[in-house]
Formats: sequence, C-alpha cells, structure tokens
Amino acid sequence: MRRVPGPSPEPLFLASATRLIEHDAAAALPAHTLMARAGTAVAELALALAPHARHVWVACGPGNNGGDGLMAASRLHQWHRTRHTGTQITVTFCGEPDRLPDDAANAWQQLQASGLAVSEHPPEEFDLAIDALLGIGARRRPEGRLAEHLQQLRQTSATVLCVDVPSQLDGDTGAAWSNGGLPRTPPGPRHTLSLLTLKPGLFTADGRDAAGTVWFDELGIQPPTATPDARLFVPEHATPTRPHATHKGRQGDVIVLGGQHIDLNGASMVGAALLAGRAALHAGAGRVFVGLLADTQHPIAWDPASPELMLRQPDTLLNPTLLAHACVVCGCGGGEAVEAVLPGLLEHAPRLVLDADALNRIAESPALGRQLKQRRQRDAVTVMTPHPLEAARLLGSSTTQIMGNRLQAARTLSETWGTVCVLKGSGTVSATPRLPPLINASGDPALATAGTGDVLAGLIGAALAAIPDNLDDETLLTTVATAVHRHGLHAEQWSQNHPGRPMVAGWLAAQG
Ligand SMILES: NC(=O)C1=CN([C@@H]2O[C@H](COP(=O)(O)OP(=O)(O)OC[C@H]3O[C@@H](n4cnc5c(N)ncnc54)[C@H](OP(=O)(O)O)[C@@H]3O)[C@@H](O)[C@H]2O)[C@@H](O)CC1
Ligand SMILES: Nc1ncnc2c1ncn2[C@@H]1O[C@H](COP(=O)(O)OP(=O)(O)O)[C@@H](O)[C@H]1O
Repeated sequence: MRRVPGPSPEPLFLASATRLIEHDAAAALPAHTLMARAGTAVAELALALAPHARHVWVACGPGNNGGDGLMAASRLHQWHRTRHTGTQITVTFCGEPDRLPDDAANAWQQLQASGLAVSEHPPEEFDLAIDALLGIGARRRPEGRLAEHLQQLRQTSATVLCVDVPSQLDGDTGAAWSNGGLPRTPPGPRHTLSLLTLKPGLFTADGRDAAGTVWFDELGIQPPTATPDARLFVPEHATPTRPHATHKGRQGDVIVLGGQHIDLNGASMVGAALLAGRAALHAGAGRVFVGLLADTQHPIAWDPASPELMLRQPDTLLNPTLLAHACVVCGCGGGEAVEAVLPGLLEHAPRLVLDADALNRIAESPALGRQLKQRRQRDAVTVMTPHPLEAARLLGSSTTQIMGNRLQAARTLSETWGTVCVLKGSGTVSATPRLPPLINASGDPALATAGTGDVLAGLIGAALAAIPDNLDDETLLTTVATAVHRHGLHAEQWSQNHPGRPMVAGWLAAQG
C-alpha cells in the first residue's frame, strides 16, 4: 500500500477496465482471495489512520464494496479482541444478505463467524468511519437508508476512510452523484483506499474533495498490462540545465497577443496579457514580446513591473519570419479585438497557445474553426487551454455536461480540433488525440483567482518555445502537462508557506 501521487505517473483505469483486470486476477487465485486482501488492506489502513480510535463505524452497502467493508470489520474485530483494546466496532449493512454477490456473501459469513453482530443503526459517536457503501458499481443516486448513512458520513467531522471510491462519487468521472445541499468540502479528514486499480474520478472534478488523501493497494496483483484510460501526471524528469555556451536567442521567443485596451469598449484586459508575458519571462523564455490589442489612441509602451517585456504594435508581431521562431500565446484578455489577429496566427504560427477569448471567437466562427483543424495537417502545434465554460462553448454543450465527464470532454476537444487540449480546473486534464489523457496531480484552490489561467498560458508558451521542432505527440503532451504541473506546484507552495492567505496571479507569474 502506498500514498498517491508518488514520484512517477500512475495508470488510471475506468470501472469497465477494472472489472476485466479483477476478473483475470480472480481467475488465477483461490476463491475470495482478492476480497480477503482488500479487507485486510482496509483494516490495516484504518488502524494506521486512527490507532487509538475508541469507536469505529463500518458502513457496508449491498455489493462487493460492502463485502470489503464486512471483511475489514471482521479483521478489525479480531485485532482489537486479541489485544483487548476495548475499541468498539459497529457494523451497519444496507442490503439483503441473500442477494449479496459471491465474494461479499463469503465476507458476510466470515463476519457472522467472528461473533460481531450487525447493528440496525450507526453509532451516536465514532472517531473513525469506514465508507463501504458503494464502489465502482454505484449506478444511480443513492436513496433510502443507504442515502441516510451516506449523508451521515459526509457530515461527520470524524475521520472517514472510503473503500475504493467515496460512495457519492462516480469513479470514472469524478462527478458527485448529489451533494444534497451539503458543503463540497468535508468537515473532517478524508482518506480513500483505491483497490486493484486507481480510478480517474478520484483526481478530477469533485474527486479531490470527496477522496481526500488517496492510498493505493494493488492487492498483490502485477501492474496491469492494458493501456490505461488515463494517467495521473507528475513529471519524472528534472528541468534540463542550460549549457554555458548559450544566449537568449536559443531559449525560445514567446509572443503574447491579447489584453484588449480600455479605449475599445471601456473594459481593459491589458493585465491578462501582461500576466501571460511575465509568466513566460519567469519560466525562462529568451525574449517575450507583447502585442496589446486595440491599443491605438493611448498606447502602452512598457510594463514598469516587468521592463524586460518588449511591447510592440500587434501588426509588427504578425510577421511570418518572427512567428516562425516563436511560440504565440493568443487570447488572454483578447476580447473581441482578438478576432482580427486570429486568421494570420492560425495560418502562420507554427506553435500556438489559444486561451480565453481566442477560444470564444473560434467557438463562434466556423471559418476560424476550419482554419484551426487544418493546422494539424501541417504539423503545426496548437494547445487550447479552456476552462469548463470555454470548453462548453467549443463543444456546444453546458458546463454541467463538461463537469459530468471532464476526461471525455478534453478528449473530444482534442480530437475535434486536432490539438492538445488542457481542460482547466481541479484535476486539470491534458489530452491529445490517440493517447491516454493526463490528469494533473498538483494544484489547489489558491488558484481559484483571476489571472491564474493567463499565467498558465504564459508558462505553456515558454515551455513550447524551448522545445525542438517535430516532437512526437507524447513528448508534446508531457511538455504541456509539465508546465501545468509546475503551475499547480507553485500554488501548493504558496498555500504551505502562507496558510489561509489568498494568492494573487502576479505572484504566481513571478515564480515562472
Ligand atoms: N470481487 C472482488 O473480489 C473485489 C471487489 N472489490 C470491491 O468491489 C467493488 C465493486 O463491487 P460491485 O460490483 O458489487 O459494486 P458496488 O460498488 O458494491 O455496488 C453495487 C451494488 O450496489 C447497488 N447499487 C448501485 N447503486 C446504488 C444506489 N445508488 N443505491 C443503492 N444501491 C445501489 C447495486 O444494486 P443494483 O444496481 O444491482 O440493484 C449493487 O447491489 C469495488 O468498488 C471494490 O470495493 C475490490 O475489493 C476488488 C476485489
Ligand atoms: N480549485 C482549483 N483547484 C485547482 N486548480 C484550480 C482551481 N481553480 C482554478 N484552478 C486553476 O486556475 C486556473 C484558472 O484559469 P482561468 O479560469 O482561465 O482563470 P483566468 O481567466 O482568470 O486567468 C486554471 O489553471 C485552473 O486549472
């Protein structure tokens, strides 16, 4: 058993793939072995998390997830009885013993044999609860007694250990079945022990709040050889050091086009482009040019906080020779003015990061959409960085639909447009056609503040500017995901060093 994320990427499997893996593993072992191992792993983690618990509630459901709970309860009961700890175990069961699947029915018999009786009601007080109500077999919104137990688990400030998947969560998507009006953040510590495989839903959408700290036990099975459905991404390689004999022209140029001027319609978005530019600069780009859009009557000629940025009239930056050697970040605060520069960029920029208003304009314009699709045929590199609302506009759907299946949304976006798609939010998903998407393992709610997306676009721009041409899809995806990870890591460092204090995007940009 180990804590996740570790030092390297982790394969993630949907419920359908997990069932095949479980089927193959179970066929090679004596009956009920996997569930016995699962119960032992749950009991061991429960003991490690709350070694001095006086009262443990094991909430079991009607299927094999409940079977894991029943098995864990037997183990805990034996352990405490042998050591005379006085710890009380209360087991509740929402289901019908006669309808339990085979493995769980065996766990039920073992519980009966252990002498531990099943209770009608949860205990009034407990210091540890084990959520074994529903796992990957959850198919609909819980109701009745099971829903009541689930509600109690969600409201308690005691430690909760979820077996395999938190019962309110879809393990494939990370969408919660319903939060019943409860706050999204649980009031007490939450842990999830994922069994046999890691599930993508634990790491994106509502998953991180519901799952808390994630642990993983392979149940003694060799890592699956099947291609995973996604990967939990952490970078494996340290950032390469620069050779001594280098100069700024070799570090890559970034061109930022965005930041609509206040003169256009009374709403300035200049800050967004400057944030992207600063982030690119601090991330190591050799030179960063910023073209502020519709900046005609009172042009801004320099950024006092980052005098290294080179501000230029956008027209001068649309020069194909300049574009050929740069990565362009387009859209941050671009407003409507961005539409004028998009056709030229889509045609001539070999490396392009499309953010915010660039994406909104493409969503509205079939002609721009066609131009975007043609880029892949020319091997031009394009990264789109939508947040869920921008993704919904691009797919003609709603944010609820996007959040209902973020992996699928990112995949569809990347396949539709032939780009790398970075679908932002808790557990950012980076996808490219034909490869398993990557779910970012870093980041925290400190990022939920204006301008952090602009910073991310700048970081990705700097990363793309620094890599050689003609990279394979996997290296490209990893390069983008590494920038996403770095962005999240800075936020985590802020939160560690300044607990409770809000982070601002300007600080994030300066971390590079
Ligand atoms: N077999 C093994 O060796 C291993 C198994 N493992 C464990 O098995 C888990 C998967 O077990 P599972 O397939 O039985 O599904 P599970 O999550 O228990 O739920 C299905 C039951 O819940 C019911 N149900 C569904 N939704 C409901 C709702 N909203 N409200 C109420 N009821 C609802 C559904 O009823 P039905 O829809 O069929 O009427 C059915 O009875 C997996 O997550 C892991 O923990 C691992 O330890 C590896 C080894
Ligand atoms: N709760 C959160 N947890 C992790 N990352 C988050 C969270 N909220 C926002 N982010 C990240 O912050 C950034 C916000 O981007 P975006 O919404 O485009 O902001 P803006 O347009 O203001 O720059 C994205 O990288 C997103 O993934």
